[in-house]
Amino acid sequence: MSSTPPNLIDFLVNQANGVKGLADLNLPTVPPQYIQPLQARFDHTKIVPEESIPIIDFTKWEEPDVQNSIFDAAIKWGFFQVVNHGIPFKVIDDLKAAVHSFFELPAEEKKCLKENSLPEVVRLATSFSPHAESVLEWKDYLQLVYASEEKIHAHWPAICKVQALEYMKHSEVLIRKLLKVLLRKLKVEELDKAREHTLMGAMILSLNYYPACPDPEVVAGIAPHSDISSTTVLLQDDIGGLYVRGSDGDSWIYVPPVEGAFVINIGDVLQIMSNGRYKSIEHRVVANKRKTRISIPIFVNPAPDALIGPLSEVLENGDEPKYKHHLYSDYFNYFFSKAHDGKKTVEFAMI
Ligand SMILES: O=C(O)CCC(=O)C(=O)O
Ligand SMILES: [Fe+2]
Repeated sequence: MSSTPPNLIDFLVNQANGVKGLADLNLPTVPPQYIQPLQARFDHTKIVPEESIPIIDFTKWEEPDVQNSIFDAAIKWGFFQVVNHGIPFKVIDDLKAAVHSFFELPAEEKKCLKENSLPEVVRLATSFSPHAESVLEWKDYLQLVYASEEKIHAHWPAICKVQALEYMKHSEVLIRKLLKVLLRKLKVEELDKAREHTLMGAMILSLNYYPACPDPEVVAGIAPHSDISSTTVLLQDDIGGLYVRGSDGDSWIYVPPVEGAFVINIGDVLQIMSNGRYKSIEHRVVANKRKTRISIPIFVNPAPDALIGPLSEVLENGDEPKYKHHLYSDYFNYFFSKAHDGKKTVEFAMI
């Protein structure tokens, strides 16, 4: 039987095996570096089975009823699912297949990609920020920055480039519509170029891969965190594993996979810009004993040089700002400088 590689970080990171390579060793238990302290493990008794986030039909997205349900969901839950979003099933299925093909590549090829890719366009990683974490997460991911077509063609890996680009082109249309609705409710009528720069100036397509885990109860697929995007558009497969924080701040609500749906969530940026009206809710992923799971979030992020703070339209009626203005790149770098830590990142911007 195989044993844990003696230099685990070298095996995972430098040799680009990732947790996929570790799972392929068929170890009977997880290495100690993955074992979460008791208090951080997922407590299944905290699930509230009768609660669920709303599912919104996006067909008539311009109608007030639909816009109101999006607004209500963004305020109450910070999370909702959308169906009938207009992205063809084939585009979605082709991308999912390409994600599996990418992670099934030999480590040698992934190592080559790591060593030759521009970090501002392509980043292959394992866990979250392994050098900043005391316990590793059971996940590999490939971040593809939605840069210029020239950079995309030169740097995104060939095995998933066409599928990922096609998916992004379709998703961009949906993202603009979602942002328009969310902004309109904050009294911002137009998504002009400046606002696009601030809200969606640097989108990242992340391909997440969670291999089957011999001991899912003791690890985190992703530990509790909130996203640092303006909004996140997530495609999950049919395995399940995503939980969002209940409104009591203690319970967890399961997000069931819904065929053809996207999970949308508000990120810290929109919480800050709306001066706390929209909520960026904590969420986590639980690993699976038997099956490999993939998920594909688009982090709709501001451009690095965008200045983020409460919108003047939101403060018009005399509300006190709860957050100070900051450069998005500072917020981004702060997020990746530490392990996932629930809702703590947003304290960076609090007054
Ligand atoms: O895999 C999922 O369902 C969620 C992924 C997630 O929360 C993230 O990548 O930030
Ligand atoms: Fe997330």
